[in-house]
Amino acid sequence: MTAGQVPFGARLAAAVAERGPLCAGVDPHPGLLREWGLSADAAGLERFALTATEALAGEVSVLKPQSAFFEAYGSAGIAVLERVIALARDAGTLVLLDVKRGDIGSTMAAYAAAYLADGAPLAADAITVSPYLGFDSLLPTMELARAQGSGIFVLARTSNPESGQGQHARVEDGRTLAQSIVDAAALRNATAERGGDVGVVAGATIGAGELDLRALNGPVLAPGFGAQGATVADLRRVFGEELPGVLPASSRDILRHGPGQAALRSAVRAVQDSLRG
Ligand SMILES: O=c1ccn([C@@H]2O[C@H](COP(=O)(O)O)[C@@H](O)[C@H]2O)c(=O)[nH]1
Repeated sequence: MTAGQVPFGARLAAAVAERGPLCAGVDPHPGLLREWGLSADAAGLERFALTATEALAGEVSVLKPQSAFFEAYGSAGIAVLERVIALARDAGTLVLLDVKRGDIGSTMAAYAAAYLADGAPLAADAITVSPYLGFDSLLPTMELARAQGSGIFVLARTSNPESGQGQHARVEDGRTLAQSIVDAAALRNATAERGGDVGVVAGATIGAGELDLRALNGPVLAPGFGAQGATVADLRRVFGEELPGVLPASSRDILRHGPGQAALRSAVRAVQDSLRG
């Protein structure tokens, strides 16, 4: 880590202490653009994404733009994503860019340079990555993240109904593949003081007790909360005593309240209140 850089775990802990654990998603679905009265093109994307970011950054600890919806508009979409990232970070909100990259190690180094290197146009505070080319293929990304005080969130047990097809498979010692990913992340975090920089993704929709997260010493991103059906009760059921380290993530269920920024803020505050309860 270069001088003066604070580890991601500490930055996240400070942000959550100030604003709570909710991670709000910026997912400019074409259908949502239309519901907001916008055209499903690059101009509509720009209006949607900047309106949502202005409303939500400053309210939540973590903002999660979904890269796919920006990439769909080519270079114009990427230019909007750059602005979203800059706007959110200027408002003191951590940006977790949901790109789910996973490739051989040398290519992962290039993805890390694209999404985490200081000064890169798309540099975020953290990204989502896929370990399914082998957890160690993520080493270059993990090394750059640690050097820069950034984080990564590794897909372990995703929220989609099909996720058990591969993630429930057993590795040689009998653990599920998903659990083996959690344990590999825990090893990377073992020496971190205030929570490590390697988080995992575990859907709020999964079964209670499916994952043992006790040794993780890192954050858990829990999508599936809201539009995919998971509730606050599900968060308690699935994560139990590990809930304090969990970032419930919700996108459509908040964004559907737009385009008014006051309505978006009220929606976020209502979710934050429900999480406090
Ligand atoms: O397991 C996962 C991993 C990532 N996601 C992403 O989170 C949001 C969820 O959006 P909602 O509108 O709240 O359903 C979306 O960007 C997914 O790509 C996930 O859902 N599950």
